[in-house]
Amino acid sequence: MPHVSAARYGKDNVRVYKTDRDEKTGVHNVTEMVVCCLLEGEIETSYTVADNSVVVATDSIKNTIYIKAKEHPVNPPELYASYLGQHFLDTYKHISVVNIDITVKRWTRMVIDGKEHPHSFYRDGDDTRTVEARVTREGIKLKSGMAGLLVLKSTGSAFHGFVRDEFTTLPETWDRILSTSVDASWVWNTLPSVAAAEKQVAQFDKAWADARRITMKTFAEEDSPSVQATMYKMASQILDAAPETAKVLYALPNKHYFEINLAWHKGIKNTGKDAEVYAPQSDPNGLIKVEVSRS
Ligand SMILES: O=c1[nH]c(=O)c2[nH]c(=O)[nH]c2[nH]1
Repeated sequence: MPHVSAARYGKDNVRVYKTDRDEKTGVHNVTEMVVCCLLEGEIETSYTVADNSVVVATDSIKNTIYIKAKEHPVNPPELYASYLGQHFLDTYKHISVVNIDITVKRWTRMVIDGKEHPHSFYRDGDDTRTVEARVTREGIKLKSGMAGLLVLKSTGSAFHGFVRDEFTTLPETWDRILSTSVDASWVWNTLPSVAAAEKQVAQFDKAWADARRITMKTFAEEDSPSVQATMYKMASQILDAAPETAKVLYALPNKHYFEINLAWHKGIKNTGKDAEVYAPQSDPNGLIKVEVSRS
């Protein structure tokens, strides 16, 4: 007989928005996120013998996402994920794992005539803040991150000394364009409880701000010898900045900008040190990943 060796189910792409109002000052804070919540546990019979008595409907899971967003703070997302996961464990004995993915979109406060506006915001970038939570009765495993931060530097990047064999056509370069879309994440030491997550609220926000700052500062200021070396530097600094984390992961596509030889037109010089007009490539791209752990 075949058996169910792994299963999880729930609601994906649940879009949630929340306004937090400070009644005294009239200042609003807004949060928009997309939530995925998948349950694991003693649910095999729902697959093998159509036993729906073990199924919390995905529609109810969606409703729970809304209700928990009303009852609790949704910031930081690590804490909201902990509340949401714990709810299912507290409510259903047969549920043993709650997997929650959260993607938070940017709504940045407008500055009008030099003053922060109390309730108006704009989308200043497509990068997101992310959380992956695995909530169990043994503890809460959290991976926080940032995704889709598109960056480019027009110099200060080189790539030479790599393997040359019969398949190599790429010339060595001491000055190239470097562009990537940053996906970075950091894995927290397992938390024993929601109360422990509540205590760590400031660290969650600080780690995200530090990771974004470290990523941009290193990208901008370093003379990059390769994507590999640059991402290792970034990851090491995040480990230093966030002592409660165990490892940091980066995944960086290398978005290529090709030089164009325009010599066919009146001998125009547009390569090497004369390169100004380039052809951005959408594909293929390099893809370079690393996981850096604390020694
Ligand atoms: O920084 C880089 N790392 C590579 O591994 C690589 N490979 C390549 O073709 N270009 C680059 N650039």
